[in-house]
Amino acid sequence: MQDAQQTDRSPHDRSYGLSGSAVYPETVDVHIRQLDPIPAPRYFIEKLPLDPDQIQVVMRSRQAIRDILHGQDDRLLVIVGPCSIHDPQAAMEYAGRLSQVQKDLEDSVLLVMRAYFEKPRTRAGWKGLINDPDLNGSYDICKGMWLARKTLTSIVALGVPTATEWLDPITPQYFSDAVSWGAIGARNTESQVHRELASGLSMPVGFKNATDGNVQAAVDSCYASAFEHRFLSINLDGQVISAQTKGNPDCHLILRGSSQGPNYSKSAVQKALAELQSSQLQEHSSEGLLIDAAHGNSGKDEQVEAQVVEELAQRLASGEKGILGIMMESFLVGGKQSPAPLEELVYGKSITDSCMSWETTRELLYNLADAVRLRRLHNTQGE
Ligand SMILES: O=C[C@H](O)[C@H](O)COP(=O)(O)O
Ligand SMILES: C=C(OP(=O)(O)O)C(=O)O
Repeated sequence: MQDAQQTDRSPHDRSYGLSGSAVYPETVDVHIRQLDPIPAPRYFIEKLPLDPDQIQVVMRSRQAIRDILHGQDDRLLVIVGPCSIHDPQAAMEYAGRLSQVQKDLEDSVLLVMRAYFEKPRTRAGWKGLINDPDLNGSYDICKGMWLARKTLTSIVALGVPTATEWLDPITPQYFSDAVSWGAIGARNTESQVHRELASGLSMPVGFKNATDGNVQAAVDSCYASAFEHRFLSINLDGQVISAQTKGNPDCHLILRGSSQGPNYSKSAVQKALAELQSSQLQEHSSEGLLIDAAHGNSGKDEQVEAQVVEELAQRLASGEKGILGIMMESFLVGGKQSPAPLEELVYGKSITDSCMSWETTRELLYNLADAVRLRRLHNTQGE
């Protein structure tokens, strides 16, 4: 980090590294207060590399997720963990607990830990560990990026695969090598920039329905991201590049409810599956969809969220098809608290959306695993 900070330039340097007298005119930066360079992605990757074992964890879990999405693996994908990570130590404790449960339930669920470092806000609020790691408005993005990569690689070192929301299109260059599953959130599901990004990402990517309940926007995203794109980006050295992607065949839909209410009912799932089927995605399409039990499906209430997961478990147990995975927001302690400097916070409790407690989560994970075993029985009996 020392090295990283030494590369900072004066905030008033308007030459942008241009040679000679080339200086940007006064028509720009009208609303810019300060521009602080941070090291390019390669610096972070070289300082915090993945070792061969960690690479295997990422590669194997990405393939297992693909297999679930394409009907080659009948386990349930469960994306579970805090709404956001604000305290790497608590996140590591959570990851340790998850890895124990994964060992028990390996035959029926694939657990992938939510490791969310960027939060899209409806209006205003703390925007995540990368943006403000000290939780005090000092916005040390360089430190935040370092902590995010360090936390991710440490979680992977425990053998736990990670999931994150891709919010800023530059961020993936800093740590996508350590991520097994990505989401494009409800607020960005119709964004061309995010569809282009997803088309080049190396992991399966889920698109959430929009905050107003529009499912078609996310279906269109799965379609658009399956094709190749060319767009502006940066490379590992931070140079601006014209990127050419191949298209991502593993994009899928996530039903997360909306301002109109929940959309996890059997009929909502059937309707969404029909939309997916008519989207001409047959070639790449997944065998179903994921349901986010939090957000609009629970009204951000962790007790309702637990009931939603229970209901989904019952439906899986009765043989319902099309639900490939479930997302749950959960942390060590249930509920949520207002953001504040770390020493003032309750350890292991969310500072964004309400999360289910570890005890509730653990019980639900075992219930989901039982439900998947029963679903398996239904499927073999139906053959
Ligand atoms: O998942 C987290 C939140 O739902 C999302 O960031 C929006 O939060 P907000 O509506 O509190 O801004
Ligand atoms: C912000 C999130 O979800 P959504 O995009 O559904 O609001 C999230 O999962 O953290």
